[in-house]
Amino acid sequence: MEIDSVRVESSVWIGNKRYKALLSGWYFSWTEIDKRNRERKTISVPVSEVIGVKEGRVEIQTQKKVEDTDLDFTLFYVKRNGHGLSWSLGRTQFCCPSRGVRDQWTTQLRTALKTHSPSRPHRLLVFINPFGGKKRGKQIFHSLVAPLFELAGISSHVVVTERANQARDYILKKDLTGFNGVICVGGDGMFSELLHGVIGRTQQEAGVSEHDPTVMLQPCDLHIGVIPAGSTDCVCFATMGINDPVTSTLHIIIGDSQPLDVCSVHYQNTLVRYSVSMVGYGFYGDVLAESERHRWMGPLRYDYSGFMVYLCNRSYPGLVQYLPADSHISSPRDKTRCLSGCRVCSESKERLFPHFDSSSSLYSTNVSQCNSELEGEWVTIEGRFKCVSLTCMSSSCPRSPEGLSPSAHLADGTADLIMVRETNPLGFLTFLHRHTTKQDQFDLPFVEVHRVKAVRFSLPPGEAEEEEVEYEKEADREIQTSAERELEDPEKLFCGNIAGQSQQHLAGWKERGSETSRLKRQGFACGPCCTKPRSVSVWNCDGEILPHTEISCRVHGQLVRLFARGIENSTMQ
Ligand SMILES: CCCCCCCCCCCCC/C=C/[C@@H](O)[C@H](COP(=O)(O)O)NC(=O)CCCCC
Ligand SMILES: Nc1ncnc2c1ncn2[C@@H]1O[C@H](COP(=O)(O)OP(=O)(O)O)[C@@H](O)[C@H]1O
Ligand SMILES: [Ca+2]
Repeated sequence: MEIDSVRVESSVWIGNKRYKALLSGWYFSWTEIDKRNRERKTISVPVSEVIGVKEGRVEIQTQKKVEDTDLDFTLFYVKRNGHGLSWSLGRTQFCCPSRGVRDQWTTQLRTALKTHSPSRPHRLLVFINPFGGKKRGKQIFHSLVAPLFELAGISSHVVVTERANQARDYILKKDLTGFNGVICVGGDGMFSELLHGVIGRTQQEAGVSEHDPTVMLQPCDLHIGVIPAGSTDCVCFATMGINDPVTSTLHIIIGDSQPLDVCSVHYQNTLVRYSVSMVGYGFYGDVLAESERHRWMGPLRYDYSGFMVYLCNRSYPGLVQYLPADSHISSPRDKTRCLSGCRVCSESKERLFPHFDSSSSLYSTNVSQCNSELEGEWVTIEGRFKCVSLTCMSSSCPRSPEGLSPSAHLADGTADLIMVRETNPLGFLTFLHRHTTKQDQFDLPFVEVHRVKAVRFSLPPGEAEEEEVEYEKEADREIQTSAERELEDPEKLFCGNIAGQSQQHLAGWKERGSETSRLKRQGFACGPCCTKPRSVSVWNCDGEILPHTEISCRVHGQLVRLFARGIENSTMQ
């Protein structure tokens, strides 16, 4: 074996073929050597994508040793499948000429791993929502995720949630010393809990008031990982290009880091929620409100509710004001894609954090800096809308592979505001249908889209206040009875499978049931609602109904970090 400061090289065998193994710089490679000593095919793996190195011949999942000889070691690494966005665990067993060479290889590879991959997590806090999506969260974690964490030497503390907001409260209140990241196994709602926990905790520790709509929030260090097991899985899909638990796990293990813009939603001087994917009024709000009544259908509830709400053919009056982003940098119709290593996003960092001190990794919460992000001419648009949506990223998901705004950026400090004016049912269907194809959904006369830094929404003067009050009284009566129905009929909530569920689980759903019912006060009214015209919709904020109509939204560039790397350009694979 030859070792110098930059290269390690030796002969090895894979099966009965001889190879030259080489560790050089950032790569480990092995090249087949034929009987005439000529070099053949080379396989090369970046050290940063090595998952683990084990002595002996080792199985992939169980780590059970098949045959433990002194000469063998097994390398586990990221393997790209098909178009390259789906990752699986690659495994190759190497046989060395002597035990000494084998030990040298395992030592050298482990050292290289530490040097070239310093930001890998060692300890993770994992929250599993056992009821998200198709209710496979626990199974997904234990069968697909945990064995990979174990292989990579990552220890995890697992909390199976028993109620809504448990994960958020845990992150806000408990001691998180030693954890390098928080992971959710669930959908966008579960991700949102972690998002609120991580942002809230970071602001508490930095002494920043989240309620002040003009404040510059402190960016969060604790990374968030998403193992998709939900209904929409938009956050996962839009940051990885796929919703696959194994791919997500491998991104977490290798410590990938993707900054993400976050939109804060305020009502007057109170923080209502944060959003990363969609803050949507009109159609998307109505779909969510309707879908909450059919949660027992699982992910299909959105398709069913989408159809029902479409038939209602509603539109709503509104006054939209927005602060445009710099159109010289990018635009929602420039036909570009935010891909891994995106130039627009990386160049945004300096603009977003002009006072970043790289020596201390501290961000200044300088007020004038924050105000400069809010400077500019506000634009006002009044009208009747089928929907008004704001999205910080493309919001692509399996239902809409290109997303709500295909050219939006994950981390440029802007969001795209999409306004769909009142139109005929066929026109709106065309708009919706284009979300499922590659056709441009903005190329329609009743649709406008703007890249923005902030948005305010209000009801036109005199339009709705009275009706809203009347409507709320009606809503209260409906909610009271529907909440009672739900709680009396928990079987419906559990999709007809309550056998073996603990009282605690039931209590968890009761809390969610009542919370949802409370929030449904403005939004319950689809389905039977169609008999009553109404002029106010609800806001869907990453799958939660907001309790206010008149809101203001502001984008906080690169506020959180995910264990992801953005969507890799599949043509380059
Ligand atoms: C004729 C075909 C119509 C298809 C329309 C497709 C449009 C899809 C746009 C999807 C945007 C998704 C934005 C993300 C929203 C999620 O945060 C939210 C909660 O997800 P989860 O916690 O996993 O339940 N999901 C939704 O609000 C569902 C919207 C579905 C609208 C049809
Ligand atoms: N044990 C639990 N019981 C009830 N609700 C829960 C529980 N754990 C999490 N939740 C809530 O369930 C909501 C939906 O979860 P999510 O994982 O996003 O699934 P889905 O994608 O199917 O909506 C989240 O908003 C979360 O707050
Ligand atoms: Ca953005």
